[in-house]
This record gives sequence, C-alpha cells and structure tokens, in this order.
Amino acid sequence: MTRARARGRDDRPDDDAASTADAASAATDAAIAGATPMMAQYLAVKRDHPGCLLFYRMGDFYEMFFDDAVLAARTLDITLTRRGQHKGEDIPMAGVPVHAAEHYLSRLIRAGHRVAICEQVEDPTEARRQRGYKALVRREVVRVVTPGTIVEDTLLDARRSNNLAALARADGRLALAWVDISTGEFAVTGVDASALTAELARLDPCELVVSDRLLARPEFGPLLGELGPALTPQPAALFDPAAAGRRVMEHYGVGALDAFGIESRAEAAACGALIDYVSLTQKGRVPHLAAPHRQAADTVMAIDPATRRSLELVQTMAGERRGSLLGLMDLTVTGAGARLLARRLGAPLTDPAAIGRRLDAVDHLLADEDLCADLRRLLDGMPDLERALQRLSLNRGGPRDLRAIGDGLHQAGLIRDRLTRLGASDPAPLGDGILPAELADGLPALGHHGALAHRLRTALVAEPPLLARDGGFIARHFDVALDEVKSLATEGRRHIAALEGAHRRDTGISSLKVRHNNVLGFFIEVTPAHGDKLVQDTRFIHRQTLANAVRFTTVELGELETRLTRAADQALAAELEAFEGLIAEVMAAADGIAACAGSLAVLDVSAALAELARGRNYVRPQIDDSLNFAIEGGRHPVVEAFVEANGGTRFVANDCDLGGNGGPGGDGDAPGAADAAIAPDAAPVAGGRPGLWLLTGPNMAGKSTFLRQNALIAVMAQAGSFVPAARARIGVVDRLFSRVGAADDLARGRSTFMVEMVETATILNHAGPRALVILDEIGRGTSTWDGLSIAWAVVEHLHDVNRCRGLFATHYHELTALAARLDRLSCHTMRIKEWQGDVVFLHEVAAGAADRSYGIHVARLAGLPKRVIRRAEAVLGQIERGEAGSPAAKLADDLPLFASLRLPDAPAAAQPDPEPDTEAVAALALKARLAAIDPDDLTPRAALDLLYDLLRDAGG
Ligand SMILES: Nc1ncnc2c1ncn2[C@@H]1O[C@H](COP(=O)(O)OP(=O)(O)OP(=O)(O)O)[C@@H](O)[C@H]1O
Repeated sequence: MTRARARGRDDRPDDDAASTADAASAATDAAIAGATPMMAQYLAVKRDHPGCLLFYRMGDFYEMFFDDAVLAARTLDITLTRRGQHKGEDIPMAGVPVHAAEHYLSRLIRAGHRVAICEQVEDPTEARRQRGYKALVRREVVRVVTPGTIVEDTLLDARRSNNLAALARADGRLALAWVDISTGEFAVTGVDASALTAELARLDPCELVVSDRLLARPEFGPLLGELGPALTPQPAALFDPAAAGRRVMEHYGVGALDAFGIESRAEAAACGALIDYVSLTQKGRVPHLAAPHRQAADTVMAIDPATRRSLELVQTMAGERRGSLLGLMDLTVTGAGARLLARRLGAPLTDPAAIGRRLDAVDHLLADEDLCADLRRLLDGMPDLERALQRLSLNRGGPRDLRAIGDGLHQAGLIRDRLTRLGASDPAPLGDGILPAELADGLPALGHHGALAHRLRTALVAEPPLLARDGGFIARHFDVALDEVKSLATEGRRHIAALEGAHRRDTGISSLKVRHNNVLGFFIEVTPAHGDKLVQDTRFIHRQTLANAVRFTTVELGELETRLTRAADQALAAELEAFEGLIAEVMAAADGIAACAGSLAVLDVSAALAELARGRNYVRPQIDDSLNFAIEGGRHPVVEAFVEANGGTRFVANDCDLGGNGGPGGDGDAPGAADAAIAPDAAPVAGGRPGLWLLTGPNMAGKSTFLRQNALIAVMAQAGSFVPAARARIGVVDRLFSRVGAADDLARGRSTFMVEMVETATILNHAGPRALVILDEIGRGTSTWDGLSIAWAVVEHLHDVNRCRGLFATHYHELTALAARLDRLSCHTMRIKEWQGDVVFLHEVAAGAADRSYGIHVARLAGLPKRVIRRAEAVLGQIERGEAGSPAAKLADDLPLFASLRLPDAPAAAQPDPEPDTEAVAALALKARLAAIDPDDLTPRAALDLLYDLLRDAGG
C-alpha cells in the first residue's frame, strides 16, 4: 500500500471510501462478464485482493496482466508483452519463472509492493480428465507477501529483525503490538501519542498495520503517512477490541488476557488485529508465535527518531551499518545474536537491576576468557533455529530447515555441556565458577532436546536439498521400507546400464548410449551414421531424428522405465511422508526450540560484548538511580576505532561530570536502591557537579565528538555493554535527546534551520530531570544575532525549566557570560596550542572558555584559496579592532540580548525591542570592505570598478 493511497484516505470520510470501493467492484464485475473464462478467473481473484500485485500461476511461470504487468516490467526490468485480447484491446503481460520467483519477489517487496501468489490448486491433467479438454484449472491465492510477513532467507537480512507492527486505539488510549514472523517474537505496549514516533523509530517496523479510521484522523494520518510504503490500512473492524481480544484468547487457548499482562482494550485490539492480519496474509495459517510479552512503557530509554539518526546508533546518516555504533559493537557470530544486539542497542533499559544482570554476564565472560572463546567457537556457524522453525510452521520450510534444527539443537547440547562443566575444569575466576543469572537462567532451555536432535540428524542426510519435492534427503537406514524402494531404483539404474551393454553387443555399435530427458524419458541414441541400421531392426522403435543423433526405444527399455519411475515415485512419496512426520515432531517441541534459540542469542550477545570489552579496553559502567553522569577518561567508540585504524594519533580521552546536585533524588554519591548493579570493584566517582556544560572551542577541536561520545556511552551502558572509559557512573537516563549536525528535510518542505528549530522544540518540551540532552551549535543556521539570542534562551530554559543533564556546544562565546548567573552551568573548552603561527588541536576538554574559533585556520587547512584567506583575516582583524567603542559595540549594546545581560532580573517581556541602528551596520560593513582591499592585487580596471561600486553603495 503506498503512501499516496494512505494519504488519499486522510480527508475522506469512510462512506466515500466505501462507495469508491463499491464502484471499483462494480466495474470489475462488468469486466468479468465480458471476459474469457481464464480472464474472468484472473479478474475475480484480482478483485478479491485489492492493493496487491497478482502473481498468477501459468505452468512454470507466474504471469501478471494489465497494470500489474506494466508496473512489474518497470520495477523488475523484464519484458512487457501481450497475451490475447480483452474487450477488443491487447492485454499487457509480463511473467517470471517460478524457479526464480523469490528473487523477483524480493525486489517487488523492497520497492514497497504487496504480492498475492495465486497457485493452481489442482492437477491440470486431472482437471481435463474430470471436466473435459477445455477445463479451466482451479486457482487460489495461497499467500499474500508483504514486507512484514516474509520468512524466506533470500528475502530477509539474517542480522536484522523484520518487525510487523499494528497500531490500535480504544477508549482514547493507543497501543502498539509487533511481531517478527521470521522468529516468532511477539510484544505489545501502551504508548502515549507524544511518544509514538519515538516508539516507531525504535521498532523500525517494515510494515505497520493501522485501521483506516485511525488513519483518517488529522492527528495521525500525516504522521503515519510519513512511514511511506510501510503503511497498511485495514478495515476498522479488524481492530474491534472485543473481537480482537477473543481472537488472542482463541489463538493461545486461554480464558483471559491477564495471563499476558495485557492491560487495556487498545493493547488487546493491537494484538488481535496483528494475529488476524497474519492469518489473512497466510490464508488461515498462523505461524508459531510466542505469547505476547507486555512491555511497560517506561522500561526503556526513550530516544526520538532525530536523536537515533544523529547518533548513528544502528546505521549511519548514509544508511550504512558500517560506521554506526552497532557496526562497531557487533561481534556476534550468529544471525539471532546480531538481531538481539540490535534490539538491545535500540532499546536501552532503565532498570538498574536489569542492566546489572546483563553486565554480570559480560563481566563473567570477560573474566573467563577460555569459556568465552569456547562459546564463540561453538556458536559460530550455528544454524538460525528461529527462522528455520518459523518457515516450517508456515509450511514453507524444506529438508534443509529440518536438518538445521537438528544440528542447532545438537550444538545447543554441546554448549550446555561446556557451560555446566564450568567449575570442574576451569580455574573459576569469579571465585566459585557459578554462572550469573543471565546465563544460568538460559541453561534449562538448552537441554532436553537431545533425542529430537539425534532423530533429525539420523533421519536426514548431512546436506539435504532446499526443497522437499526434489527428494533424496532421507538418510539410509532411517526407514527400512524406503531403503527397499530406493534400492529398487538403484537396481533399475544398474539394469539400464546392462541393457545398454547388451544393445551395443547385439548391434555392434559401440557408441550406442541409453540416455534420458524430461520429454522422451529413457531412449537409445546413436549417431546418424548408424541410424539406418537400427531403423531396419524391428526391435528398435524410432522416436526422433536430430541433426546429430537418432533416437529409439525398445519394449524392454519401456518396461524398465515404468518400473523405475514407479520406484522413484514411491520413494519420493515415502520421503515426503517422513518429512511431514518429522515436521510434526518439531512443531510439537516448537516452544522449547524457540526458548533454546533465545538462550543461544543471549549467550552470543554476552560473549560478543565480552570480546568487545576485552579487545577495546572497555570498562563496566556503574548504573544506579542517582542523577549522576560521571565519565572518567571517556572515548568515542567509533571515532577512536577510526583514528587508530587509520594510523592516526591516539584518541584523547576526556572526563565529563554532570553530577546531579539540585535535581530530584540527585545526591551525587548516593547509590540508591541499585547497589546490586554496581561493579564489585567500583569506587564512587566524584559527583555533585553542575548539570549543564557549555562547551566552546575552535572548529575541528573535537566538540561534536565529545558530545556524542557521552550520549553513546549512556546508550551502551544501559543496553548492558561495557563502555569506552576509564570509569563511568551513570544515574539512569530515561530520555536521550541529541541535536547534532544539520540536515534539511526538503521532502517535508523544511529548511535546515526549520529542522533544527523543530528538533530543539521537541527537546525543550519533553526533557525532564532524568533526561540527557546533547545540543551542538544551536542557532548557527540563521543570522548571528538571531542565533545567539536563541542559543541564549535555550540554555536558560534547559537550566531553569528542564533541569536536565546536558552538554551544549557553541561558537557563541558570549554565552559563557551566563555561567555567572546560572549555578548549574559550567564552562568548558577544547584546548589548543598556538605554535609558530599555527594551531595544534589537543582534543582535550578543560575548564574555561574559548576566546576565538580559529575558523579561518580550519578554512586554510581545507584548502580555500590564499586570497580568500587573506581577505577573511583582514575582515576579522577589522571587526575585532572595532569592538571597543565602535559602531559594532554600539550595535551589540542595543540588542535586547545584551540588554538582558545587563539587567538579568528584569523579565524578558518587559524589555523594549529597539530598532537596530542601520547606519552603524552600513558603516561597519563599509569599513570591513575597505580593510579587505589589497591594492597591489588589483588591476587598474578592477580598481576603477571598485571605486564606482563603493560610491554607489555609499549613496553617492
Ligand atoms: N578526543 C579526540 N582524540 C583524537 N582525535 C579527535 C578527538 N576528538 C576529535 N578528534 C578528531 O577531530 C575531528 C574533528 O572533531 P569534531 O568534529 O568533533 O570537531 P568540532 O569541534 O565539533 O568541529 P566543528 O566545530 O567544526 O564542528 C574528528 O573527526 C576526529 O578525527
């Protein structure tokens, strides 16, 4: 469903939508009436699946007609042709071969389309036998492929979740439910309208199902419309809370929703709508889904979409995983581990005890290097249990998935053995070798599957084919009857070889061969030179003459073939029966297998984070309920890796202390209720510092890097990872805001400055005392005075109203004057050294304020022409010299901003808004222009032109 479609409904009442749908349906009915039987069947199926491209099965092809064909030809770059006529007009047609359909499907889905797969549901020969030569084969849609309902490996990214979400509203409350069909995870949460975009940004669903009625509401339509092709409107009836609740209870066979912690009718509606939608697209077949897990709204750190983007948590601004925080941190060795790590990083926790549990596991595996290495070795190459299970549960799996489950469960047993062996053979570095809860709790799920693993591994050959219909996947000795049928087939092949030998002897043609193809079956082939000889021989029946071969058959060969085919059919039927039986055994253990897969993912993530901490020298953060934010020797994880990988200088570590005096519960050193989460060897880090740092310093000195690294450290720590620092103590951050770097949003008609202001407004309206706010160069996108005024007021607001922890980087050095008045604001600067007229960036953060920006120095480094640099230096010199008592100072004096500096207690609204002194501005500009002239550089002609210009500008 496209954005245009979704948008189009925004301002349309439901009745109109219904009447449009009725009109479309009436038009289709009329079209069906005049069509050939096949076209009538096609049009009827198409009518029943609005909004979908229809893949209509014709023999070995899926064919598309009319507009579908035109669209598919354009998207897939395939030939657009014609097939017959409809109402006197050619029917456009495009087709894709069935064996390559997945490839084309993936491209259509990625392009935002939905595809209904319409299969032949009876054998064409049977149809003709029953209903005559012209009988039309029955066809049905067996599945609707949408971005959120795919499970095939070729269509999925192994290391990314594929969330399908549903948004519901009931009794004025909103709820979001989401499921990853490829893994079976299912969760639901209540959500505030104000937090909806943040929540959707976290889940990053590839498809969002929403009722058309909700979409028609002005407060949701445009907002959700921005999700573009991922939006799937559905009739409001799908979201009826009572019916949806019943659907959930039915699906799980429970009598009440309390078992899942589902609290509101909106939550029930979202869960039920999701199950219904899956069932609709899978034509009644719902895959294995874990029971919905209810996530309380405040258990994860809220991070809005702009912050996620600017911090490049899971992908860079350019959309790459490489170069993002996840790209750096992801040392997992399994797809399930990678998906779990991405989820954790996207949703850092806020409960110190839960974070501590994760950190304990990392700590343990960091200390026990052997265990960590063994786990990673055993996990490496582990099949994707979750996804194999889901494919099997949807009847879309193959023998390879069954074998994957057998191998995965077997490997899980080895991992369990290795974990329980701990203490007996290991030095047990943490004292007694007892596993931390995060790892120990997963142990039971890893066991108990030995018998099933053994059965699957003995039933299936080591490398089975992808599709069951190809046969040849059941191992020898698994089924005596099958072995017998198979030996018949093998024997038959021996008989054929013997027959070939006999015919060669009889005819004296040594080049005679018995061959096989799909059209003729088995046949005898000789070269044309020997053809006549066999034609004369009555035992040989002529079948075909080609340029370089003549083909025959014999009665004996025909009989042998029949015996062989029968044996092969029997063998395949027996294999398919065994296949179904094995799937049933796997599905009976589905919950246990899913739990096992979950435990393996946790182990993979814990071991990967331990490996990361070891390799990069990260430390365990101390997380508690205070309002501290004390980082000693912090580093930017990604920039550090980049600087060091490129043979540059070492990354300079910096402290950041936003300790929380003055805030609620904000005693700097009191660890609060979360002592359990504190690392055993951690000593308290100094607390009680002001909450807001104003950071000034030259361009390129490392301000943005410093800002970002502190935000990233908070994310990493609360996601349960060690952090790049010498020591870190963090009172949980409940919301993270970052406005770093500028980007315009032309698609939404917003300029760079507008985007900056919208994002700043979000922060000022939502940041509470537990938030961490990172603001970089607010106000730079407009004129100097406007920008400075805005930055000034923003700092005051953050300090007085939001009272949050924050870092504010700016080139407006004038802001440092605020520190005298705002007690929680302290000034810091990036240190540099001036040496022989050059500037050396030390990348060190120190107390104090910068006096200049050295922008011209950076411009020189960037290679601006010498002439421009000289001119810029002259302009700057003039402006700086003119500061005292000059028109510039007068101008500054007149501005309301500085007036408020002089009278800090006067309410801002009471200040008059004097007109700027335009004459002073003109005089200043003229002076700057004159100072920038280098007479030796001018030709006589240019000098004359300049003189005329100056006279004109001066009004002469
Ligand atoms: N602590 C550090 N140690 C080593 N190199 C650093 C450090 N911080 C920053 N750098 C290097 O300096 C470069 C510039 O840093 P950054 O973009 O943070 O500067 P900035 O002060 O924000 O600049 P601007 O004001 O121009 O935006 C980085 O790309 C990085 O290579």
